[in-house]
Amino acid sequence: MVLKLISATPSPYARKVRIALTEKSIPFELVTEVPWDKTTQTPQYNPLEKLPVLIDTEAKDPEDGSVYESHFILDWIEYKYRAPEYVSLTPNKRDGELFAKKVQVIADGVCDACVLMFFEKQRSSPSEEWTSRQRRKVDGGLTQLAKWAGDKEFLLDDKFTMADVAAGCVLGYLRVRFAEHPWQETYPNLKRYSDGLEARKSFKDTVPTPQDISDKIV
Ligand SMILES: N[C@@H](CCC(=O)N[C@@H](CS(=O)(=O)O)C(=O)NCC(=O)O)C(=O)O
Repeated sequence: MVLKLISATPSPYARKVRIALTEKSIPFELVTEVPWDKTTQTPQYNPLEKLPVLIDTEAKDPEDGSVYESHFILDWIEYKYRAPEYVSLTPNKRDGELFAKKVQVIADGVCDACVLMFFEKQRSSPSEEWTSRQRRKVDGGLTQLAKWAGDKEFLLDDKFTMADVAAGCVLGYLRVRFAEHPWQETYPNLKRYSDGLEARKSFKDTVPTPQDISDKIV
């Protein structure tokens, strides 16, 4: 299978996929774009017009070959590229698999709230009520992640799993997109956990960077 990933430089969701593919040593072509610009190719592969999209370029039907929604992409990768040929990002125990998915719910939900705040700020008169509601979701999610992290290196089984991919990506996103958020002071254990993940090659190779959006979005 020859894989192509449509990604964007700041995307925490796309970073999850880039990290998973790198950790499992799965080769892929990286295509970087701005999904809100009229030049985007994302809608050709995802009817929801969202990246990341992982594409099997050898699939007969482009629809069959397109995988979208980051948590599903990670499941798809784990299903298609199994141990022992490939490093497993799945927890060892069944209930651990469900916990890893719950961590992704929180991590992706915090990312979603951050994205909503980011776009609210672009509006001519941003809603303070809406922004503070999203900010509550970010803080609630971070409190939960800090509880789960404790003083551990990894969230599960003393092994790096997709739970760490998701949690690491939302924390890395906050560092770039919401540098003013005091989560590293509020939760020193979460900072230690995040620093540990950022030291991995897969994280070093995928540090998020801002993108220039040329088209008006809101
Ligand atoms: N739940 C989706 C969210 C993906 C998402 O929101 N992607 C953004 C880009 S980024 O925020 O990740 O940088 C997008 O393509 N937005 C385009 C759109 O919403 O039309 C996932 O996990 O893949």
